[in-house]
Amino acid sequence: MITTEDEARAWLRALPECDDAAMTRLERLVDLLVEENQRQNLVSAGSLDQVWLRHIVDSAQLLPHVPRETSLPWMDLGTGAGFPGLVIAALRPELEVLMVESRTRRIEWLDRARIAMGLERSRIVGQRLEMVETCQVGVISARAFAPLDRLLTLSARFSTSDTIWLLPKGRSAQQELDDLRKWRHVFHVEQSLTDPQAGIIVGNLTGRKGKTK
Ligand SMILES: C[S@@+](CC[C@H](N)C(=O)[O-])C[C@H]1O[C@@H](n2cnc3c(N)ncnc32)[C@H](O)[C@@H]1O
Repeated sequence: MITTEDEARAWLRALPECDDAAMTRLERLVDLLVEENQRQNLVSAGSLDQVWLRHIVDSAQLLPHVPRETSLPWMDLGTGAGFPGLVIAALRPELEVLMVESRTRRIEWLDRARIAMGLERSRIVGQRLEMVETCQVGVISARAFAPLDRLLTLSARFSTSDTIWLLPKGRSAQQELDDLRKWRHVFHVEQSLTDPQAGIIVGNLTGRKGKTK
């Protein structure tokens, strides 16, 4: 378990995707987030004391579940403050990361941050997910977006049989999966590295085992 800011940064530096340029992009994100959080309530003020643990690594821990050769777009639902979408894009800048967000001020923030971080391949999709044109993506992520059954109903149309789903669900992960009627068998819960009580729901709609860490 990663528990301190030093451990969080050390864990990141050990990721194969985290070269000096990626670390610079992430540091830029942290600076911008701290500044913007004084203007709009993006994340709880208390969480900024542990921003590397609570937001950066909490997002980056999804990456080891995705094969590095994946080249189809990564779609992040309800990116809000930038998590996990901007972190994934900072670490995999060659990927097209589509960040879906409906609130105007958050859309503006995400696009400012994306540009400042030099993320040319990524895109902010500034509309409600329900209105987004159907396309096929390689990965679907969503942190604190919607209850699992609603999330799956809203976004299954973007999934192929190979699409990897990565859904950080906090403490409710196992319960939400247990409550799910359809598709329950294709997902499993992975332990979060940043919170001993939290889980990440992982899977694809065929139930094939994906990459494990
Ligand atoms: C609780 S926040 C989580 C933000 C971010 N994923 C995080 O973990 O910090 C949920 C975000 O989803 C956005 N959202 C909610 N419903 C949406 C929808 N139907 N389409 C697009 N965005 C939506 C909200 O505007 C909000 O920014």
